[in-house]
Amino acid sequence: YNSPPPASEGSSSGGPYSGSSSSGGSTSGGPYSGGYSSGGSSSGSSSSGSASSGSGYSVANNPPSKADLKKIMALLNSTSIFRQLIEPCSTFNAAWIRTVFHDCAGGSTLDNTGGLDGSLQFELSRTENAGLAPTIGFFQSFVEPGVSLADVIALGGVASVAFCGGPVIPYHPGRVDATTANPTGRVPSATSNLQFLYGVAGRLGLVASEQVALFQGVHTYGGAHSANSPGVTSQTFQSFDGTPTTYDLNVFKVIQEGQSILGTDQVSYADPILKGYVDTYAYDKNTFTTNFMSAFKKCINLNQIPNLDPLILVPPTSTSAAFYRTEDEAVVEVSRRGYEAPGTQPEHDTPCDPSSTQSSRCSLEHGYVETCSEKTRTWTKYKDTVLEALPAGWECRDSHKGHHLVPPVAPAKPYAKYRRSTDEAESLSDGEASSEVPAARKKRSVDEF
Ligand code: HEM
Repeated sequence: YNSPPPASEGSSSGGPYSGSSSSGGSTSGGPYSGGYSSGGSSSGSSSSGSASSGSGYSVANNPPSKADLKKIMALLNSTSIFRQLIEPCSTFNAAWIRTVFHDCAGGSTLDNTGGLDGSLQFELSRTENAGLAPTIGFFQSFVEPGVSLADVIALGGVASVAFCGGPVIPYHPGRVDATTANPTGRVPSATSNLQFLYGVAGRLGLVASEQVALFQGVHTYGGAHSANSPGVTSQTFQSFDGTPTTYDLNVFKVIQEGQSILGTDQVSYADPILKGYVDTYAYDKNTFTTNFMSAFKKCINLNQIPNLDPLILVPPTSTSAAFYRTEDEAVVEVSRRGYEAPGTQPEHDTPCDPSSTQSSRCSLEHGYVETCSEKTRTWTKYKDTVLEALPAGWECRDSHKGHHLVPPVAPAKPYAKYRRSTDEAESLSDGEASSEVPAARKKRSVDEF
């Protein structure tokens, strides 16, 4: 298990972390005044927006504005250094995934303190956080109004997992940064005993199956560095298994063989309950992945649920672009963001910007459109007489320039698959969304906001 890739997670001078942020500098839009649902289909339907964790995301206290979402999305652009560092999978991915845990592990569901809240920036001098300062420094360069450090850390983790062959973990932006450090004594070390590990899992809200999937399974990535963990390894870098940039089950086999370099793996494997999960995951990737995803989600969302936006940012695959979707799998164009407020008008996305290139937009009420009033700087609704005069089936669609009318979908013809149907975006499953959507369509969803 000793293959030694470069140990560095960013040299202090001249390394990739010296690059600057590629995200745009637009100003943050204000938070919406009211709650809204995550419905985002371009036909104007809405959905509940509740998260699969069972905790509702439908009302966010601090929802990112459309501009904020675009800034977060920009981190995953192929030209962004943020993405270039973690795709293809490298030692950066492991460092970023570790960073997620060292921020969230300071939190507790028991007293609702801490969580993935960026507090790690105030905790870098703690022994357990050795080696994390360059990563946090790099992440801080992306923080701007509307983009919290916590959101950047969480995105770094989720994207790193995805780009290293792991699952796509639902990522909701909107985290609020802490202004002080989380309590001390909450992050486990390689020599923590079983009782402490169960305690950490309890604070994070993990059950035993999730505890093993996260505390043991995540070490499918990366390894230990003598500079950070002299008590664990004397080598510059020693991977936890033979495949430190691959999402696989080897780490469980290492534990079964008693070869893990982490004492916590040994004590966990001596516990009959935790042992059972190690033995299961060692051959059952689906069960491991299910529990890994739910545990990782608990970590990145810990004590942030009310702040999280209902929309899920889906990392890109290969050369495709990132996109947003809702819990019910509908692909969302962020250009319509703020347009899905429950009820009718007018709290969504106000005030509007009269100088924007988007001169008009469709109304939630069929047959109506809206323009941005120069005087009040709000959207004003009026009946669309053109739409009214057209035969049934015509729809109003938004673009970055304004609304336009789309004829009824033609019956299937040989070339039909190349045309954009009126509801093409609404019916994608997770797998389809990540791998089978034509590149042109995905690109469009990004270009149009
Ligand atoms: C019982 C709980 C855990 C213990 C005792 C533990 C301990 C450690 C130690 C000692 C290292 C070596 C760090 C270094 O020398 O650079 C490490 C690396 C790592 N840890 Fe953990 N960890 C735990 C849980 C987690 C969790 C929950 C995550 C992620 C959600 C995580 C992600 C990682 C990753 C990806 C690395 C590799 C870092 C790299 O290669 O740069 N760990 N862990």
